[in-house]
Amino acid sequence: MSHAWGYAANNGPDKWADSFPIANGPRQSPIDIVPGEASYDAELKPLVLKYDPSTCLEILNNGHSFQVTFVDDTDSSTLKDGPISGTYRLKQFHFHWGASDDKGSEHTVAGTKYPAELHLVHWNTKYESFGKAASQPDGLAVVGVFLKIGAKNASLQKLIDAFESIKTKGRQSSFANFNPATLLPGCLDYWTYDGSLTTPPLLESVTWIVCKEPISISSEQVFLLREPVLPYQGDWLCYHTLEQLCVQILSLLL
Ligand SMILES: Cc1ccc(O)c(S)c1
Ligand SMILES: [Zn+2]
Repeated sequence: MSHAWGYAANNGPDKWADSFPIANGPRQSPIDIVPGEASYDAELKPLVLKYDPSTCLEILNNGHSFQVTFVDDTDSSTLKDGPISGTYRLKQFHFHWGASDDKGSEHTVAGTKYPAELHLVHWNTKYESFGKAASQPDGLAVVGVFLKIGAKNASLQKLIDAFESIKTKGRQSSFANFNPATLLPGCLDYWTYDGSLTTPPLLESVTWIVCKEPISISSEQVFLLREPVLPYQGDWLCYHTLEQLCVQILSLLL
């Protein structure tokens, strides 16, 4: 399989090991989180997240998702404490979602899938860059936040409103003064485990910090995440079949 990974039958997750053998590694993500089997660790601290909106740089269509990237040459936007030691800088955040409300999150909770999942990606400043950190076992810390169908999310709407400027794969446009803290739930209680990126290159360098409390996204907003873009786009939304699109339109009309 070429490195054109995706979510279709010929290049989806069950084929990723062909090009990325680490897919069969010992600490692959995502996992099913079973709260009743999680152990309480009194040594764990509350998360300390400090985000400076002025470090927000641009929004990018990378063909698999949309990603908001941040200036990371200072400790202006950081994650500290929680299960990690030292200082991790915010590099980017992105989302994972599915073709219908009953799936889309990477992690599951006692088998339950959420319609989407936010990943806030931070890198360990004991290494000189994100790229160097991404290949180290303690290199990255990703805060995961589940999205559940509910009230319209005003913060998410700011991202959705920017989609018009990144309709084609590889397109990026400036996206300034966005505060990622507005995407966090009120309660920052979390589960944590050592895992990997959930998409290729599947590097086993992630300390996962998955928030127990979800945030909301409205049905209309999640439809806009899935809205088909022009056929020559990347994977983003192109796994969408005409039938799925019709189902979604009908579900909004009924
Ligand atoms: C750095 C990075 C890239 C892609 C991903 O899905 C995740 S989870 C992390
Ligand atoms: Zn991710």
